[in-house]
Amino acid sequence: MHPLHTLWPYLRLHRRQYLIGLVAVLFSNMAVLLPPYLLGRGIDHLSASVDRNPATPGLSVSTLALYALGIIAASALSATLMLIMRRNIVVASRETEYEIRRDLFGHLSQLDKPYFDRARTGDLMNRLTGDLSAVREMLGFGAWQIVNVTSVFIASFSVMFSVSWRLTVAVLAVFPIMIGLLVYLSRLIAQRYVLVQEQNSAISAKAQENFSGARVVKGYAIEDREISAYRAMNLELLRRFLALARVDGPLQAFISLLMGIAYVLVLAYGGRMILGLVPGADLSLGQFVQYATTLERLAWPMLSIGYIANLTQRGLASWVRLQEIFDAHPQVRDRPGRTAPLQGELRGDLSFENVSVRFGERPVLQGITLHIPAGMTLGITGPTGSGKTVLSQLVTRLMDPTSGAVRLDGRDLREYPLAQLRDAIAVVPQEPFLFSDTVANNIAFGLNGAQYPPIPTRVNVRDAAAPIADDPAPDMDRVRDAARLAGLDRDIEDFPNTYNTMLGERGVTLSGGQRQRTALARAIARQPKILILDDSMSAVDTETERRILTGLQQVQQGRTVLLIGHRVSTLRGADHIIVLEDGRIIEQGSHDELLALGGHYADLDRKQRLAQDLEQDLGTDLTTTDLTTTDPNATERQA
Ligand SMILES: Nc1ncnc2c1ncn2[C@@H]1O[C@H](COP(=O)(O)OP(=O)(O)OP(=O)(O)O)[C@@H](O)[C@H]1O
Repeated sequence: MHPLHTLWPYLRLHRRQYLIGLVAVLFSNMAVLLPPYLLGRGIDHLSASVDRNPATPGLSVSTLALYALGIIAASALSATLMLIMRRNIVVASRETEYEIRRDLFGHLSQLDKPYFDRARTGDLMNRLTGDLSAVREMLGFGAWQIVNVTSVFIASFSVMFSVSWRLTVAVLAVFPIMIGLLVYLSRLIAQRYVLVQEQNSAISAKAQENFSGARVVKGYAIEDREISAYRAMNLELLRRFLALARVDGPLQAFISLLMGIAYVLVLAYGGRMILGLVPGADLSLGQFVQYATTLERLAWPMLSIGYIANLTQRGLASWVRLQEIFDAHPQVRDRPGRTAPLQGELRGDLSFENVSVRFGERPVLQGITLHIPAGMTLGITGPTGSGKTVLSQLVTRLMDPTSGAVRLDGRDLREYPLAQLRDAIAVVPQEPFLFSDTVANNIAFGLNGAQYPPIPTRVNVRDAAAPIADDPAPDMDRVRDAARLAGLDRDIEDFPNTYNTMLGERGVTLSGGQRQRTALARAIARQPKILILDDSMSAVDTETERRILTGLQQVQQGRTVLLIGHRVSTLRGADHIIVLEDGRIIEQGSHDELLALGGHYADLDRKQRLAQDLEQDLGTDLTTTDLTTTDPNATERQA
């Protein structure tokens, strides 16, 4: 399918603007042919006056003024039409860019975890910026120029033919060479441009990962290696750019040369006609000037052919790259037609029925059967990689089980609209992400989602409802309450602007524990039916953990909580605890039952007690060490 086919729905939204603009270009190009004609007529009159040729009436001053006025009027008309074109086509292309960007972001936001696991942020950024600009240039300047050049060609050649067909046939002799070259080079340009854009994406991704992972790069003192790798990629980008320049440069130069040859032909052949040396072909001086001036009008469009070909090829190649995003679909999605929330308030009763998950051939969860009644706090532990996070991700439907079913209040999760399901759940992920915003807004991040109506895609910017410009101020009582329950309130009071302190890139940097607690407060503020804490207290000391757990006891009322952790101190208050190993539940029961069982959990408890004793002796916190496993995170936390 041609790429323009998929672009059409966007162009259609502005068909009136594009049409007016393109018609304006057509008429402007006709108007532009009038001045050479009037000039030629004037010159013929002038030469008749000079020669006193009785066949042509002499030129009066008033006729001369009339020609002058005509030239001014035609130029003014052409300029006005060009302005109309700009106001329509340039505006339409900018609006189309807005609409595509809006829809791309909307579509990307709908894509699921597997997509983002595969995609590279730098590449996506490059597509949303560089590729989108290339598409806009094709739709704006490109579309205008295609019509401009075509109409200038048709109009100019018609005039040139009517003035002297012999001269025009001679001039046209150079064209087949030019068209052949154009087709050949355009193909090369398109291929090389795609290579440039791919490298652009790779280099953006490299830079983005280095900035995001600056701590790791510095921590391992591998700046030089990264600089060297970046240099190599940068050099490759340069190489690809130069390869592109090698094919788009000669086109311009060659067309210039052909124009020069055309002028020589006009001068040599046309001059002979004026002198009467070509039998049966007369040309007056005025006609010669009209012809040469019209040909001159062709020079710029001819020169821009290469540029337009380049622009169009780049635009189409970029659109194909954007279309790849539109073509990606989430694996986890609503059942067709199932978007209205199911009736009845959710209670939070979860059950796993013989649930298994595989990634390719690798089983990650195997035959999990488990009932978590509403309001229960379930502790989940087990060695690293045992499937704890995957288990929790099934609840939010970040992925679906390969076999078996997860039920909420007796209904398969897949029956709920995703929005309703996720609205009832809040997750504190293992690696919390904070936005460059105030502490208060970071905590209130999960609130107010419902007031934003979904924007229909592929609608004209003028027809779509205006976006809500300002976020309403966060409900500060709720924010403070959540911060207190997450054990973050005292830290916030110490920040320079308390709750209005900016975080992240534009503000203060939080410690690992503060980040975790901010994410925890964000989840608590949402007051969800199901709360999932994925190793959310791994970066806090035991004293802070105790404060958080006390706060959580208040939060837990009436909620189902999945509490993933490596520390017995985190898990001991849970109503029920499961121990996972290689994707299977190997032990389950209450804290006391599991201790009495004397298995993995009891072993974990014994080792952590030992660590606690050591800690007291050494004065350091070793309780985060998961001694039963080779948890690399634990070592990192220690570091
Ligand atoms: N998207 C994915 N694609 C392929 N494999 C995955 C994916 N997500 C997780 N896994 C694999 O599934 C297994 C379980 O991962 P999971 O994150 O659930 O472990 P975990 O028990 O939470 O570990 P930790 O205690 O280190 O957080 C791991 O071996 C992991 O490599």
